[in-house]
Amino acid sequence: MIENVVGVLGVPLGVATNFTINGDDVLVPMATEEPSVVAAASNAARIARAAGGFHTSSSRPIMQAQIQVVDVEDPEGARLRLLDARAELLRMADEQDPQLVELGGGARELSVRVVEARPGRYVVLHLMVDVRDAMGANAVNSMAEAVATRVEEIARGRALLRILTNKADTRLARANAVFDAATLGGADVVRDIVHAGALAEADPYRAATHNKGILNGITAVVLATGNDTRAVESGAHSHAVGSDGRYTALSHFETDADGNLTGTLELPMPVGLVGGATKVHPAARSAVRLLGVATAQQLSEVITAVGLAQNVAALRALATEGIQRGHMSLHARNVAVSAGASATELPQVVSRLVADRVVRADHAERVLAELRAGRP
Ligand SMILES: CC(C)(COP(=O)([O-])OP(=O)([O-])OC[C@H]1O[C@@H](n2cnc3c(N)ncnc32)[C@H](O)[C@@H]1OP(=O)([O-])[O-])[C@@H](O)C(=O)NCCC(=O)NCCSC(=O)C[C@@](C)(O)CC(=O)[O-]
Ligand SMILES: NC(=O)C1=CN([C@@H]2O[C@H](COP(=O)(O)OP(=O)(O)OC[C@H]3O[C@@H](n4cnc5c(N)ncnc54)[C@H](OP(=O)(O)O)[C@@H]3O)[C@@H](O)[C@H]2O)C=CC1
Repeated sequence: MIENVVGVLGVPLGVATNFTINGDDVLVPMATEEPSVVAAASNAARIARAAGGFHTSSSRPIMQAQIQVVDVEDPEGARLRLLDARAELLRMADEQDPQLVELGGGARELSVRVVEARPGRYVVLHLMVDVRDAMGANAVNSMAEAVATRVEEIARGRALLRILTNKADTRLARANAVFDAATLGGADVVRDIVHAGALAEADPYRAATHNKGILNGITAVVLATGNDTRAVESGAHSHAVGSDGRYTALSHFETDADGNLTGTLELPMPVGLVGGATKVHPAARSAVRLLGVATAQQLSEVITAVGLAQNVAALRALATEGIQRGHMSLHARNVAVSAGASATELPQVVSRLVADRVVRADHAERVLAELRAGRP
C-alpha cells in the first residue's frame, strides 16, 4: 500500500455497541489507540437508544476540485467567461471518467471565485463532481487536470494548482438524537451539558477540545473502514470556522420540551466504500461488512452518529464527575504495562490502581513491587 515498507503498525480494532441508527441496530468497528473511546461511544449510544437512537441524513456525495489561474489580466471578466463555458467544461470533465458517469456520477456544476491574495488576484474555478461511492480525490483531481488547459485558454491566464479541496462543504452528513434526562443523571446534568456545549460555541480554546472529542469517534471509524483520516479531519476543522472567521463547535446542544437533551452534529464526511485503501485492506473490508452499509452516504451517516455519541459521553463525564475516573480506569492497563507488569500481574495491578483511584506510573511501580514481594 505504501513505499519502503518495513512492517505493519497494529492499532486495536474494537466494536462499539448499542447504536440504533434510523431504526436499525448497528455494530460499529472503531480503530483507535486511545482507551475509553469505544466504551464512551457505546455508553452514549445506550442512552440515545432509549429515545429511539440516532437520526441521520446527508447531502449528495459532491466533491469539489479547485483550479487556480494566475496572471489573469481581467479576473472579473475571466470569471464570467468561465461561467459561460459551463456546459463545455462539464462535458470535458465527464469525458475523463465515463465509468463514473455510467455509475450515475459525474461533473454537476462549476463556480468561479476571485480570490484576493498577497501577489494579486487569482481566478479559482470550482468543479463539483458527484463521486458516488468513492471518497473521490483521484476522480476529481483527474477531471481538474483534464479541463485545466481549456480553463487557462478561456481565462487568458496560467492554470497552476489543480486539486480537490478538503473543505468538502458540499458533502455534508448530519446526526441528531435525544438523550433522556433521567438516564443522563437529571435536569442539572442536562443544563450543564448545554453550558459545556455553549462554551465550545463561544470559545475557540474549548472548541478545539470539544471537536477533538467528536473526532475521537469519527477518526476511529474512518480508520477502521480504510478511509483517509486526514481528509476527514481537515474537512471537519475547516467546517468549524464560521462565516465570521471564528473557530467554533461542530455540534450543538439544546433542551427539548420534556427537559431531555438534544444533540445535533453536521460536518463534511468525504468517505468511500471503493477506492483508496477501502477495498485493498482486508480488515477494512471486514469492518464495512460488519457495518452492513451499502453506500458511501450510509457510511458517512453512521460515522457522524458515532461522532455525536462520542461528544455526549465526554460532555456528560466532564459535566459530572470529570473525565479522569472513567478514562483513567480504562487507561490503567497502559500505565501498568509501562511500569513493567507481565500479563499475569496485569489484572491485579490494574485493580489496585483503579481501587486506589491513583492511575500513575509511580504508584503502578509501587504496587508491582509489593506484588512481587508477596505483599497484597
Ligand atoms: C468510560 C465510561 C463509559 C464508563 O462509564 P460508567 O458509567 O462508569 O460504566 P458502566 O459500567 O455503567 O457502563 C455504561 C456503559 O458504558 C459502556 N462501557 C463501560 N465500560 C466499558 C468497557 N470496559 N468496555 C466496553 N464498554 C464499556 C457500556 O456500553 C456500558 O453499558 P452496557 O452496554 O454494559 O449496558 C464513562 O465514564 C464515559 O463515557 N466516559 C467518557 C470517556 C471519554 O470521553 N473518553 C475519551 C477520551 S478523553 C478525550 O480525549 C476527549 C475529551 C474529554 O477531551 C473531549 C472533550 O473535552 O470534550
Ligand atoms: N487531498 C486529499 O485528500 C487527497 C487524497 N488522496 C487519496 O485519494 C484516495 C481516494 O480517491 P478516490 O478517487 O476515492 O479513489 P480511487 O481513485 O482509488 O477510486 C475511485 C474509483 O473507483 C471506481 N469506482 C468503482 N465503483 C465505484 C462507485 N460505485 N462509485 C464511485 N467510484 C467507483 C471509479 O473508477 P473508474 O471510474 O475508473 O471505474 C472511481 O474513480 C485516497 O487514498 C486518498 O487518501 C489523493 C490525493 C489528494
